[in-house]
Amino acid sequence: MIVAIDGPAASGKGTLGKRLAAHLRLAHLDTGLLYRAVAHRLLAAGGTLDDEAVAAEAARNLDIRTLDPEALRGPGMGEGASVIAALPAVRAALVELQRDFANQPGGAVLDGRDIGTVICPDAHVKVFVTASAEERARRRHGEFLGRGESVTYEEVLADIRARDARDTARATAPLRPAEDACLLDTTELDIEAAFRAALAIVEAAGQRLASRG
Ligand SMILES: Nc1ncnc2c1ncn2[C@@H]1O[C@H](COP(=O)(O)OP(=O)(O)OP(=O)(O)O)[C@@H](O)[C@H]1O
Ligand SMILES: Nc1ccn([C@@H]2O[C@H](COP(=O)(O)O)[C@@H](O)[C@H]2O)c(=O)n1
Repeated sequence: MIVAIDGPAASGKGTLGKRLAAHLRLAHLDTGLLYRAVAHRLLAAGGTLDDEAVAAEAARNLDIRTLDPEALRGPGMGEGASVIAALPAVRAALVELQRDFANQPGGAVLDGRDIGTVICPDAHVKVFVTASAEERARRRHGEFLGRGESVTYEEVLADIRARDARDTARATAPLRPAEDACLLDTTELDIEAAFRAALAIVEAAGQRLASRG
């Protein structure tokens, strides 16, 4: 089974993706890490984020086995990732890698912005996770404080709003729910309740699949 989870920054996609994958015994890919890794590589080499050919080359050379979530999840890298994610050549360079991951035997859970619309349009189940920008900022700010990062709630909210705007407005693979996605608003749900709601969506899709034979 292929499970596609999309949604805006800090909506809880990764948390749900990881838990669903563990529950269903499927592999999980947080595709945001791919874009973060490209931005990180360019900046670490002293480069800029606006050279599409150089960024696409960095994307082609990514090895998902070497992604380091701890290093890539700090404040700042999300913004850089969303800048290079708007470059069509970068997105094109990452399509095959993501589809290969999704099509592994048994299936997989992938979370990102365009999984249900572009990467896996035939996914067996698609969930579009949302929450208010203020609630997402509250959660992400708490996460950063827990990691010892020095950043204000206002800065986190501004980053989330800027990324939402860029990710939704870009011409290539903009953030939007697939037509056949189930919407899951977690603003009022804690992690456990959100997981149970997402699992119910996945199980209903599994039953539909089974009844079709
Ligand atoms: N329903 C929830 N209630 C409270 N906190 C949550 C909920 N879901 C996720 N969180 C917390 O919110 C933060 C963001 O969640 P997560 O990293 O899963 O979001 P994301 O959508 O994958 O983010 P990104 O877009 O940056 O990859 C984490 O600290 C996570 O523990
Ligand atoms: N499928 C995806 C995944 C991510 N992006 C871009 O990367 C940025 C960082 O992603 P996080 O999920 O780690 O927050 C995000 O803001 C997007 O611009 C993407 O375009 N497609």
